[in-house]
Amino acid sequence: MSAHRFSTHRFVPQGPLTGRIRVPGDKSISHRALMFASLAIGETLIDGLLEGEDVHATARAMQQMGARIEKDEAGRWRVHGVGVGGLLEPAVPLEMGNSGTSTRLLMGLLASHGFQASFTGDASLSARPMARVIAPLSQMGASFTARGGDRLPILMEGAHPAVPITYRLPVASAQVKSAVLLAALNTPGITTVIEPVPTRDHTERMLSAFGVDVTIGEDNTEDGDGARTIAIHGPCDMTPCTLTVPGDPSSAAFFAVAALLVPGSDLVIENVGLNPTRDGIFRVLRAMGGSIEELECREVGGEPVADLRVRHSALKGVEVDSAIAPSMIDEFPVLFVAAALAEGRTVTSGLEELRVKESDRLATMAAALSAVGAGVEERADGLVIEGSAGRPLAGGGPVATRLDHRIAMSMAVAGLASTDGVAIDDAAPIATSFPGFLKLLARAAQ
Ligand SMILES: O=C(O)C1=C[C@@H](OP(=O)(O)O)[C@@H](O)[C@H](O)C1
Ligand SMILES: C=C(OP(=O)(O)O)C(=O)O
Repeated sequence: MSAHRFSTHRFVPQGPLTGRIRVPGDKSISHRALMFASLAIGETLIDGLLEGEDVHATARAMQQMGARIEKDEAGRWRVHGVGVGGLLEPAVPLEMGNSGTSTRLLMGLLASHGFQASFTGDASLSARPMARVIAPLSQMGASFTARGGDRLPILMEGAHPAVPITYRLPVASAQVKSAVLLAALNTPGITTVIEPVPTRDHTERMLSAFGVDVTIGEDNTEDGDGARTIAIHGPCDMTPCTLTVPGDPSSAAFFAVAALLVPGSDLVIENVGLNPTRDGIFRVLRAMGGSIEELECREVGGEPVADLRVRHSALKGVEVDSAIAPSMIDEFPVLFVAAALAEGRTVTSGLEELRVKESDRLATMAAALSAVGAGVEERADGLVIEGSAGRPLAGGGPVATRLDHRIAMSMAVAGLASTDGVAIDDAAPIATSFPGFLKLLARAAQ
């Protein structure tokens, strides 16, 4: 693990956000595109891949295990895969950086390979729980040695052949669902995941594009409560394809909130992925009175996409139904910023999962927003925020971002809506999901 270099940054009020911008490719889809292409025999072409640090961690890992991954002159990524079951044992530890998705999905993928792999990460990732994937993957036959029982560094011994299982998700997590489904690809027999609460479905959609038969159904057994079931009959063959990655709604959310908050803004964010398992933030912002129009709705790479026209709006506080949380799980930090400027009270609940992201996002946002003058109460499972009815926050800082890109970008947006500006202690983590954020913000808000 190399020493992290802190880079402080101050975000000051700027003019309205106007014109047309594009945010980089979707992070979740980019990870999966590289992993799946590495399992198909032949060449897969990927357009619009996110070139953030988290995705680079996935790319490096796949290269260490035998995939050929190159960028061509037209800016597309060309991946030559090795076939399901064809990955090579990594000779050195897989360095996962800050990326929970890389770690958990790769633990799943490698759990059904008969070799050892070890996983390391930065201080943030090394504090995150891995028991949620260790549990099902152990049932499939893999074994683990982990610091403190379930933290990185982790040494995994895969199982070949692994044992197919039926696994009901105890937490709403697309990473856990995907880990089991990826293990299933090289496991003989039928592996089934039961998902009581829908989470992002990019794995299911993209596996189909690579020729895998993914059976989606309903659990109608006695105690099945009609939950969604996803089944894969392994071992599978995967065929290469051509993919286009849509813009990341999680990245677009920062610009959408900035445009809603800064008077005079009228911004079009082009090419935003609007998969219904990901678009919760836009639904909640609209319920708060935000003007967010979907233009040119279309499909890109098997995912719904539109251009979003966002105009400055007077926002009102709302009670956020916890059922919507999985479809906007990474967007709560920036929603809290919108709530801090809305009129009235915003209440959120059912958000325990936010405590185990890159940072404890409830504690980190409560501290950061309070430090810049917002009215915030932290509860065990959410924040309650008294909005300022459009009055700019006082500002201040530097606030602690705790190696968490979403906190850094959320507090950047808070800076635009403050009197004195907001300083953050570290802008470096922004590059994990949104390289170019600072430049794009400067361009959009002139
Ligand atoms: O599957 C994925 O790509 C992701 C799933 C979510 O995590 P959980 O599965 O832990 O909810 C999300 O927070 C993360 O940014 C990306
Ligand atoms: C939680 C996130 O990512 P990951 O789990 O991949 O680190 C995120 O991007 O907000």
